[in-house]
Amino acid sequence: MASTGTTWKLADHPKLPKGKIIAVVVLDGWGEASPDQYNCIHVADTPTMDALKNSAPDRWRLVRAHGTAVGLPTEDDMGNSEVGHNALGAGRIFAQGAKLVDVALASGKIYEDEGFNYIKESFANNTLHLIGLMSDGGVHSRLDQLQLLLKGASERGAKRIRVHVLTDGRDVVDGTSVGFAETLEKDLAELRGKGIDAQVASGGGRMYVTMDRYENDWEVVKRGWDAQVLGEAPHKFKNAVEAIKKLREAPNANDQYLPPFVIVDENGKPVGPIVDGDAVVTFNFRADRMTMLAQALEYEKFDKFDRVRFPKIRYAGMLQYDGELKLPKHYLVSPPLIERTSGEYLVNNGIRTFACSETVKFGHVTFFWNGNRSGYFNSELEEYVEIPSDSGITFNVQPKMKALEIGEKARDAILSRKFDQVRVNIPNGDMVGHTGDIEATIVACKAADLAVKMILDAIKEVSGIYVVTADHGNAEDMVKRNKKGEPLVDKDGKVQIQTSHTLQPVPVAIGGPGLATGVKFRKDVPNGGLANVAATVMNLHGFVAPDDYETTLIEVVD
Ligand SMILES: O=C(O)[C@H](O)COP(=O)(O)O
Ligand SMILES: [Mn+2]
Ligand SMILES: [Mn+2]
Repeated sequence: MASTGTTWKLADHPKLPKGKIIAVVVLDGWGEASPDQYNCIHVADTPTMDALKNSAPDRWRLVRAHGTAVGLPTEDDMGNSEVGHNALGAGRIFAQGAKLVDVALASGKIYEDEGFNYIKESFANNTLHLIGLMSDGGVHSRLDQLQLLLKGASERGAKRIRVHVLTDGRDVVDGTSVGFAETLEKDLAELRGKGIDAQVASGGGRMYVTMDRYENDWEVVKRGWDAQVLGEAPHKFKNAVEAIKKLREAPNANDQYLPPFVIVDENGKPVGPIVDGDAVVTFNFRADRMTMLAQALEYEKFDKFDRVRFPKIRYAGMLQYDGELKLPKHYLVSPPLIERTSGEYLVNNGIRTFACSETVKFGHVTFFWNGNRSGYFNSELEEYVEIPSDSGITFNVQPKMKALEIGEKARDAILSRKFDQVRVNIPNGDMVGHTGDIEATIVACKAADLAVKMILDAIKEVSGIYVVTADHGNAEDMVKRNKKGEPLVDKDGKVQIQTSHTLQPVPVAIGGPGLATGVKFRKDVPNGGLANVAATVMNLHGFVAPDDYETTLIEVVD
């Protein structure tokens, strides 16, 4: 792989010892914001995290977790798990998918590269299908990128285009999918005006249709397959706007969980099943929620569900989603090459590593942490444990999720003394925060805090060190706000719930009996971000980070 030729040996830290057991805890979706009733972390009973903040001012600080600090195009881009864990694990800031696609579209290079030329072969006689998240959240995809791709493909010979939309409501406010569909339908109508046969062909809510991750529930992908490929779904409509409006009328309906639908013609026939000879692009740039569909579209041998029909297509991802598996083989934009991650360095320096989360976040502390790479660097020194997540429910129903099980696994790994680093992701603040259910998110934050306590207690027993941080905000702010920071209300006077991540900074806390007395946070890295954490952790393991890593957050005063 890309890392060959690297000198893996890390220099010894001049002042910090080796041999301490270090817990690295990532609270997913746990930012810092002003205390009010919509800050679930503030409202929840979180004595452990409160103590970290209040009892050791030199060992608690905030770092940036959004925008350019994590390789996103602008400071208006909220953080997310992919870019957050990439930065935490890699110790450097890489231009991320969102940015790379922007650049490739702006320069036109996207149309010159292998991926586009590969799918283009189908344009003359077949259909181009575009499948992905219809949103301007910028986490998995962006509508403006889809619009540019539609324009670019049609200008370069695509005569028949079908878009398979997934509605969001998770990275953007619930209900906004109607507006996105209106924009898209208008663009498609314009293309039709130019003689291009362009339509939406199917759709469904992202969490119920297609965008599962880490193989938590293949049924989700199957529902999408049936609509997108087979043209079969329980609901049939004439266009996407009508579909989404109608389906949202059902009690408790929301964008994230809309049922699958297909668009049919005047004879009731689906307008866009995927058939032999067609080209397909999955236009999400982010990997975790696209790899399952990518497997279904690409793998000849496949046993996750009955595909019924496996069309011979030309398939390309917006990016290659898994560099190790080379999945998919064809892609429009090269993914960021994130090599020489801290995990790989530390393992090569003998650090025995344990990583754990539940299914819905498992790849975050493994795949994303290791630079979008699946598998072990050295299976003798590493153990990754996945605790099965609940499936088929929304997480406000079980807001404690598997936090305690993760805490127990981490505790046992720490107490076993078999590992030098025990790394976990505790999902609750994020996964429950995304439901927009404030009561449940408060319960979630308390559960996460309890899991942290279990881990810190174990660290105490082995005289170890802890680093507690987060990947981006979510649970600390559950409402949309105006520029003055006041909650926005809708036309019925109800506060506008925010299901998405935030732009808030996140905490980093260090401590534990194994932490040398003179260690404290430096004052000269005021703009530190998540990427500064890797060098910090390397120092605590007794090593100096490589020169090109973002600087450490700590100093050792005598
Ligand atoms: O995929 C998701 O669940 C959201 O779009 C982003 O959440 P995450 O970045 O915390 O996974
Ligand atoms: Mn996250
Ligand atoms: Mn999230």
